[in-house]
Amino acid sequence: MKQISTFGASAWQIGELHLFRDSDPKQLAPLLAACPVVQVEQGETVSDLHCARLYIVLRGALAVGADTRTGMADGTISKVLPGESVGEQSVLDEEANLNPIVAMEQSELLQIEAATVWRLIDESNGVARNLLRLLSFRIRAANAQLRRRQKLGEFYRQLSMVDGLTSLYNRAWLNDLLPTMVASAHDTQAPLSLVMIDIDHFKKFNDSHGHLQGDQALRTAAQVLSGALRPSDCAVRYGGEEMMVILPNTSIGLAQSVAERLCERMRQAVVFGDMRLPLPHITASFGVAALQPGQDEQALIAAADAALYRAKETGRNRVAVAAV
Ligand SMILES: Nc1nc2c(ncn2[C@@H]2O[C@H](COP(=O)(O)OP(=O)(O)OP(=O)(O)O)[C@@H](O)[C@H]2O)c(=O)[nH]1
Repeated sequence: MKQISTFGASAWQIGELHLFRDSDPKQLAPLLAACPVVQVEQGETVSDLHCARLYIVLRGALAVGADTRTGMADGTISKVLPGESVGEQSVLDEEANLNPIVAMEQSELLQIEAATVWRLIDESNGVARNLLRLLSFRIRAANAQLRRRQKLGEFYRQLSMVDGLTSLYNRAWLNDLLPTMVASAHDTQAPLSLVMIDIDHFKKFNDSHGHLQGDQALRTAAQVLSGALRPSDCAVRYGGEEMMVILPNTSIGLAQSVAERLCERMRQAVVFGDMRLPLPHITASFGVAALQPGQDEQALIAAADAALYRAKETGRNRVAVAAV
């Protein structure tokens, strides 16, 4: 970055610079006259880590990255074009500008020290007004960016809660949400039931039809569950070929009939849409439990698991209900 002139000695006009629009050039000229005009080469960094300064692009363009102090640096770059400025905020809060500023091409910049900016503000209402407008615009832009990031964050959070193969909720979701559902059921004394589901002889299915068809069978089983539930019910892939259905506001008797319905639909499910292939069936075993007073989510899962074990032991392809 080298000084090639001063603003007073250069041919640049005050009125062309956005910050000085609608201000009296005669009033500003004496204050700006001694300010250096510097030249930066393409790719050269402009930021000075030690002083708060304002730069106005006279020719060329600057790329300004997000402030690294905030931990928000995310690759977002703003382009500063002729007439526009950068560094106003660092001047106002008297902190060095830590945003990485790089010349996108060979550029000429007007460099204004913080003390001079303050004098310009003191002497010209027009400069103060323009600065306020600019800051308000920057705040709006930063808020919009923040909202976009929040939405993106929420999108990824939800994505991380869904099982990639079956599109059911995953264990992370369960760990997050089940304790809350259990606590809320205790608080409101509303019934809460849980059904553990395990596909029968799934190892044999994989061995006979291959792992990819096994995956397809898991997707089919997941569709059976999600297609048969109320919007308030939740289906989860608990792990491997084990799934779970959570039924809020549902008594054990009702949960048992839901499980019977799911068991029947599982038997009827068409695993492969391609009719040229043999039609393998899947069946599943179901263990049903309802939340008992004082019980936590682990105990509820254990009770449903024990019932599932009994369904397996007594022949599979059936529903067993937890003993109370
Ligand atoms: N294709 C596929 N198979 C899986 C997946 N996750 C787990 N498995 C298989 O599921 C099978 C589970 O086998 P086991 O736990 O022995 O149970 P099972 O053969 O279903 O027997 P029972 O549960 O007693 O009826 C294993 O062979 C796993 O490899 C998956 O994502 N895709």
